[in-house]
Amino acid sequence: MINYKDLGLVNTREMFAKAIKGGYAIPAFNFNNMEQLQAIVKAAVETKSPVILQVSKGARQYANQTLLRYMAEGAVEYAKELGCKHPEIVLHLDHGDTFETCKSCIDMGFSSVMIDGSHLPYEENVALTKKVVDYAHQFDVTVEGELGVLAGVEDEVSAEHHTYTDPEEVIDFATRTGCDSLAISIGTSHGAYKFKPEQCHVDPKTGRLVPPPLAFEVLDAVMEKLPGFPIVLHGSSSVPQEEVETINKFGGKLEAAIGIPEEELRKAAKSAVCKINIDSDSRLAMTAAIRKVFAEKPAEFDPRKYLGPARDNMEKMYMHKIINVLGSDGKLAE
Ligand SMILES: O=C(CO)COP(=O)(O)O
Ligand SMILES: O=C[C@H](O)COP(=O)(O)O
Ligand SMILES: [Zn+2]
Ligand SMILES: [Zn+2]
Repeated sequence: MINYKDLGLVNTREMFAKAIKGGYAIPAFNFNNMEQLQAIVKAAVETKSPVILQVSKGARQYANQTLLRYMAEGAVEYAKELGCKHPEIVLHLDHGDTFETCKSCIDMGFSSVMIDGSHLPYEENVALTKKVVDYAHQFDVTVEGELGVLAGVEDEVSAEHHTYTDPEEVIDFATRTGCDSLAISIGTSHGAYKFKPEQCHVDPKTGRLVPPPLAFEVLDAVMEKLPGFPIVLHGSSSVPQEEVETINKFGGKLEAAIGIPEEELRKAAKSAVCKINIDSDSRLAMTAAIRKVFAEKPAEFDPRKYLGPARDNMEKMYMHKIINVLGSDGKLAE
C-alpha cells in the first residue's frame, strides 16, 4: 500500500476548486508511453500549469499499470529537474470499470480515479460509485463519477446515440455517492470521428466542416442544480485538421475526422467544467510527425529520429491546449 502523497502527486480537490473560481480548466492528458509523458510534463512545466496524467484501460493493457505508475512518479522528479519547484501532477485512472481496478490503482499510488458506471442502471451506478468513494476517501484520493452516456464507443460499451446527462439526477447522484467531480454528456464523444460530415455545415470563411454545437443548455442546467460542483468533459479532442492533412498527405487514410471546435472548449473551460480530457489529439500529433519522417527520410531506422519529432509535435499541441484553450497556464500555486 503506497499513498500518492509520498510520491509527490496531488489529488484534484484544490486544483478543481481553484479552476472553477478562476474560470479555467485543468488539462487531463492520457499517456501510454515515455514520449507522451515527457511531452506532457515539459508542456506543463513550460506553461506553469497543473496537469492530470490519465491512464486508461487500453494504456494499462499496453504498457502495464505498475510501470505507468512508476513513470508518473518519475514525472514528478522530471518536472522538478526541468525547474518546477512544486509541480502539481495528478495520476488519474481514466474510465475505471470495477471497484477492484479502482482499489488496485489507489493502493499503488494513484491520486484520483474515475469510476465509470454511466452504462449501468442508475441505482447500480450510484451503488458502485459510492463504494469506490468510500474506499478512496480513506486515503484522500478523489473520485470522478459519470452520468449520461457519450456517443461512439465508450470502453467496450457502444452507445449509438448520445444520452445527455439528466440534470434532474445530478443532485441525488452527487449527494448519495459523495463523488468529487462529475463527468457529463453534452454531445462530446471519444475518438477522432465525433461527427458525420452530414451533421456539419461548411464555414464559408475557412471552407471547413463545423459540427453542431454542444448542449450547453444541459451544462447550464447541471450547474444550476449543483452550483460550484466540478464538472468533467470527456471526448474533447478537436482533431486538428492540419494533423489530419499531414497524416493523409504522407500515406494515411483518415476520412472525415471531425472533433470539438476549440471555441466550444474555451467557453466550457470558463464554466464549472474544470477538467477537459484529451487523448486523440495526441495520437494525431504523434502519428502525423512519424508519418512525415517515414515519408521524407525512408532510410531512417533509429526510433529516436521519429519519436523525437513526434514528442516535439505533441508538446506543441499540449502547450497550445493549455495556453489557448483551457487557460491553465500560470496557475501553479508557486
Ligand atoms: O475522454 C477522453 C479520455 O477519457 C479522450 O477523448 P478524445 O478521444 O476526444 O481525446
Ligand atoms: O477514454 C478513452 C481514451 O481515449 C482511452 O482509450 P484507450 O482505452 O484506447 O487507451
Ligand atoms: Zn462513460
Ligand atoms: Zn473518456
